[in-house]
Amino acid sequence: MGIVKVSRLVKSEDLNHHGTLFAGRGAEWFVEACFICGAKITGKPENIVCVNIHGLTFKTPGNKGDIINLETRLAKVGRTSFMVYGKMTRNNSQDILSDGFITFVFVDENTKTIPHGIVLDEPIDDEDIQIRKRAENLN
Ligand SMILES: CCCCCCCCCCCCCCCC(=O)SCCNC(=O)CCNC(=O)[C@H](O)C(C)(C)COP(=O)(O)OP(=O)(O)OC[C@H]1O[C@@H](n2cnc3c(N)ncnc32)[C@H](O)[C@@H]1OP(=O)(O)O
Repeated sequence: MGIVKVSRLVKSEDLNHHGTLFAGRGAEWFVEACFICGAKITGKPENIVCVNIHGLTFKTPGNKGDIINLETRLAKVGRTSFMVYGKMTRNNSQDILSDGFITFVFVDENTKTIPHGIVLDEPIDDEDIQIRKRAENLN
């Protein structure tokens, strides 16, 4: 499956009272990006619900005019649940502004959990290995 990338531009309406990227907006972009990753993996966006946002951490502020790059990838799979890792960087830098994990659950039209059938491929790089270790240590 690999990495799913989306970008957003920080605009005036995305700022907080400090004039930096509002955490709520960053969290919204984070959830949306991880959801897109899950939707692409399963091909069934209508069956995915979010149950847990794990340790979303803001390490560095974003500023007006920054292009925020969100990179997401599958980190762990269960029977009906799967976990996506997401990280935010800005512009052409690799420094992480924010990162975290989201657990999604696959459900039917009555919100009953159902198996998703997703298989975790071999890690694609060293970062994948580290992310999967972090995912295993979350609850
Ligand atoms: C037509 C196209 C539409 C497109 C659309 C576009 C929309 C573009 C907007 C984009 C934005 C994003 C969209 C996000 C999608 C939402 O916004 S979803 C809305 C927010 N979420 C919810 O409302 C979910 C509410 N929760 C629930 O209904 C129930 O918790 C659930 C999901 C049915 C699960 O019920 P449950 O009794 O906990 O189930 P249970 O069998 O115990 O556990 C199921 C699995 O979940 C795991 N689990 C349960 N709780 C947790 C937890 N707290 N932490 C971790 N794992 C857990 C279990 O370990 C188990 O895993 P497996 O071993 O099966 O892998």
